[in-house]
Amino acid sequence: MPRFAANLSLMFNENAFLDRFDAAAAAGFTAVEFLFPYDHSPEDIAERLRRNNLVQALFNLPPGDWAAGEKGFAARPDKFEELQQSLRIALPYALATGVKRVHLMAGIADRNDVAAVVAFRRSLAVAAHFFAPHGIDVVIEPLNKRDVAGYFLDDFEFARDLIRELDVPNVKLQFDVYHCQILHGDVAMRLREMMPIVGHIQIASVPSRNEPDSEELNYPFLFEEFDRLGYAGFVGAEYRPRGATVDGLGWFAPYAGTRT
Ligand SMILES: O=C(O)[C@@H](O)C(=O)CO
Ligand SMILES: [Mg+2]
Repeated sequence: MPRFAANLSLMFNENAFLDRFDAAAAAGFTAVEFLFPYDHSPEDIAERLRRNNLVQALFNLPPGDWAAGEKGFAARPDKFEELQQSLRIALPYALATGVKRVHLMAGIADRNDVAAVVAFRRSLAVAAHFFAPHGIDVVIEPLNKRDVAGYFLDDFEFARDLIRELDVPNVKLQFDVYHCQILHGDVAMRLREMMPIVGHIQIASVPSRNEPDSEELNYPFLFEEFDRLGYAGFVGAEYRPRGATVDGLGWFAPYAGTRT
């Protein structure tokens, strides 16, 4: 049975950020993820996890100036120092929360630019080396071009080939089903093929990015497929609720309270 993590950047926005941990636990989630914890102290976040008996499934490394459109630095040869600094900023959060995977964002760069490809490969290797002693995986996530125009990593096969080529055990793929369907389709076949390198899965309806209960994809089939493929990681519910978060949790009812 899939283990779902509530994405607290998108869900439970009726509450202040720290209160979303309590709301997710009250709704039956046993794990959470979010984009960025950096406006709060590691201790405050760890305390919310502890008091709600929640597992931290994932968070992203600092992306730079998000409000100004920055989406990370990994493929930016001109930003290697910021990249290294971002690893140091994230580490205390990783240690305090006990997270086992962090998302390294590629940034806005041209995938046809050899310097960007070289920078991305180097950043990924450096980040993996940095987190390996702590037992933490580094995951990379292709994003669709409609939501994030100009994002370097916009192709699942490119990501797969790079991960295979690097061949570093703690580098994995963040398989966001929503992005995969928009970019390529053929989600189940891609999952089957890429499962050995998948370190995290995320879900949402396509095309609206709402609850995973309608529209283009058949999620009950995909949830069973995750099990058939032996996926033992977390599935991040990374969607924008259509209304109040708790009113849209019908899809989650059979899984509430699941820990293993
Ligand atoms: O899919 C997404 O948008 C996120 O998982 C993310 O990390 C980048 O915005
Ligand atoms: Mg995602």
